[in-house]
Amino acid sequence: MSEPVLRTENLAKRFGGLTAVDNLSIAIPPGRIHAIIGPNGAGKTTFFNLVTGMLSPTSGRIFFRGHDITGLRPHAISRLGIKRTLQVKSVFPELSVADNLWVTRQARSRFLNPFRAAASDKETRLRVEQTLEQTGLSALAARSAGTLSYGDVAMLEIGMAMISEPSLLLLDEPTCGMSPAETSRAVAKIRDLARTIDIVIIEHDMDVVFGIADDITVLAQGAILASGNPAQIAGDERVREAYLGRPEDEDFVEEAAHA
Ligand SMILES: Nc1ncnc2c1ncn2[C@@H]1O[C@H](COP(=O)(O)OP(=O)(O)OP(=O)(O)O)[C@@H](O)[C@H]1O
Repeated sequence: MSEPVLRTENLAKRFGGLTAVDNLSIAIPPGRIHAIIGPNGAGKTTFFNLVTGMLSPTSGRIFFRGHDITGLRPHAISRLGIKRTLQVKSVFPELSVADNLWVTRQARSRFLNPFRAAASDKETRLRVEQTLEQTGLSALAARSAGTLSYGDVAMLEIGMAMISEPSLLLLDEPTCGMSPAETSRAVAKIRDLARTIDIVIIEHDMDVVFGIADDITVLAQGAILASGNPAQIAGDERVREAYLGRPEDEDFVEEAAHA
């Protein structure tokens, strides 16, 4: 079996008396889109925060392609090739789409080697162009980010995570707030990206989850409730129960029926 892209061993995070992530042992294989779903408060975002070093675990270990990354600082984890998007969008609204990508890329090169900044301009330009294409934003390159639609801002966020060529991309509810048309465009783009990069996605929209994921892990109260392919998850009684009776998640039952 190939090395998991991400693996945790008894990972736990407690906030005072609250256990947000509860002895989680998960192995995410490479080359697939892995969705993490679960009711509100299940620990999904906390899991991303632990993987990216934004939070330190209370106990347990995290491995990225076999390397123990537990306790590394966020910038060190980012340099190893793990990037994420946040639920709260963080583009620079006054800058153009291309310049948002440019400064994100340049910030990284300058950080890596301040003396190479000028020499890297050409390479940056190329990478910005590639990322505009990958995210479907080429036609909007000159537009101020502050004037974009919500869906385009979300794609720009993905582009800003992609521009430094990570090998693992963590997407936190990428289609949240998008129109149905924007959502299907984003889903197609994320599928394209997954050909060259490993993707783990937290998503509430079950239409997206069942349409995009190769594998799904369901979290509840910080622990794994179920894991499997979309058909297995759709047919899992415990998962249905976890979602039933939650009006905001009614679409799970509906979408699962079509999976
Ligand atoms: N910094 C923090 N301090 C205290 N409690 C926190 C903190 N971050 C998260 N929690 C709590 O940990 C639990 C898990 O939260 P988390 O945001 O990881 O869930 P989630 O599955 O991402 O939820 P949602 O789907 O609503 O985003 C929740 O009860 C939350 O209130």
